[in-house]
Amino acid sequence: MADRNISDIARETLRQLALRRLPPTPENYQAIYAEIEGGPVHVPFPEAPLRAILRVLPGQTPAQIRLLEQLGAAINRKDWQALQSVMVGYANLGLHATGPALKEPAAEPLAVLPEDLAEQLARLMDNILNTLSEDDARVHDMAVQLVDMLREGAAPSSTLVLLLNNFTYRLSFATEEQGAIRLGLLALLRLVFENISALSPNDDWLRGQAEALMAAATPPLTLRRLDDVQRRLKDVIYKQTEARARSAEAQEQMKELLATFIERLAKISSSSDRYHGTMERCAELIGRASRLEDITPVLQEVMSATRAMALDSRVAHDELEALRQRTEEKHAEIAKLQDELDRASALARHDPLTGTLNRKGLDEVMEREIARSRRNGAPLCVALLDVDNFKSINDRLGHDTGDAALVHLANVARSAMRPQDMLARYGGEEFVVVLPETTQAQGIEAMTRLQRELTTRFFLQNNEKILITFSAGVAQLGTEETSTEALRRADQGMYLAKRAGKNRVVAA
Ligand SMILES: Nc1nc2c(ncn2[C@@H]2O[C@H](COP(=O)(O)OP(=O)(O)OP(=O)(O)O)[C@@H](O)[C@H]2O)c(=O)[nH]1
Repeated sequence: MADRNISDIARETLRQLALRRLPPTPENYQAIYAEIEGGPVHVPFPEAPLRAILRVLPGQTPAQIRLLEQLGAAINRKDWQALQSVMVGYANLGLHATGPALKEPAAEPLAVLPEDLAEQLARLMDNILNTLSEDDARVHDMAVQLVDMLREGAAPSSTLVLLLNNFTYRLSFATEEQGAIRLGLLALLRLVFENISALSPNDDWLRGQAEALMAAATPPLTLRRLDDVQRRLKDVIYKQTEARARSAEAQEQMKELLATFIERLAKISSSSDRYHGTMERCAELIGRASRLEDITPVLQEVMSATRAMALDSRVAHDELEALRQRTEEKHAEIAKLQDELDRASALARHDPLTGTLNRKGLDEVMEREIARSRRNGAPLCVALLDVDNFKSINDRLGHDTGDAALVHLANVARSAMRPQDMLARYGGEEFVVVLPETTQAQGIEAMTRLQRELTTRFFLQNNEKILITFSAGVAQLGTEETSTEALRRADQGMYLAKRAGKNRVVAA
């Protein structure tokens, strides 16, 4: 380089600046010039980037403020040594801090807790453990871990403070939820017991009620689930009470009509012993009958006997005809009430809002499909999906729109599914899809297809297009796995899908 003249070096310096895309500052020019000339390389002091760092470093506690002032002075002096010691000091601040509540200057933390204090805390935790249900496994595990650490006496107090802090935070949610669950359960039981005596004792019905109650009381309990069952039971109980009362009344009236009928017929003619005999037998049968089916054939017999008697009185004939008509009306009314009763019973398996299966219906389907899949050796998949950000739909557009969004989702899902797939409402905005003869990969594909379908079939509300998305977990049933276990896995998958940013499907 020594044989180059100054203008060559200057030209090459400018070329290198452009090539390396460096800003043409005096420092950069000087450094590259020295490099080309072959003299000592001068690295410019990075004042601007260091000042940018200084601006963003937090300066809240007195110690942080003091160190930031020292950092500013070191940059002014371009003093690398001073910079290094300030940075080390700043990094050490974090090592002693145990949480945002700790104030500077930090008190010297205790290395380990005094033994008696640790034992008292461990006992307190033992008591909490006894009152905690094991539903929230995370809180339970945290408590067990803390008790062990307190009794071992080796853990640093700073670690214990951190763990206690986390535990108390989670515990506050767990206890709040447990209290609410207890209240929900009690309300549910009261509802069943209050109504049980009002209803006529029917075995099928009682069994249905008991099943619903057992389903509701099966862990894992969630408030949403209790709320759902309570709403459904109220509906069924109300409809059944009403229908049964009206049905009993109609049957009673019909019996009275028939008794009058017989009485009149007996009066019309006393000439035939055979006729009397028939009437007496019919009257006795009707008196004993408790069901409509038992009364109808008797009525027919009475009618034909009456016809055979060739009624001679026109008045009596009209009277009997009127009675027959009223009897038929009652018959029709009872059939209608029976129909209502059947529909009320169907509610025990279906969700009234979306018409999908409810938890009880899902349990029955799962039992059937698991047995079938094991018999045929065919794969069986369950997908659990939860609508994303549903609370904000409710909050922004109202609860009725939220309900309509659920109905829309159920309709789209039904139309996108194969005929053998089954859809159930699992909780508030949670649905389960049961996919027979489906592997996990195919299940994921089916859920992804449903997601695509929802992006093309918008939910329209007052001309506003609302995009409904969901997060889902898909589990294929293991050879020995129960329905509850598979659904729990799918639930975990759904939770991971939420954690990963929602609107996605995760294999569980
Ligand atoms: N309209 C309506 N809302 C319901 C029903 N059941 C539950 N919800 C509401 O659904 C909302 C669920 O809210 P979150 O559990 O916070 O869930 P989210 O807002 O969907 O949030 P992510 O699940 O995290 O995406 C709550 O506000 C419930 O009140 C229902 O039958 N109809």
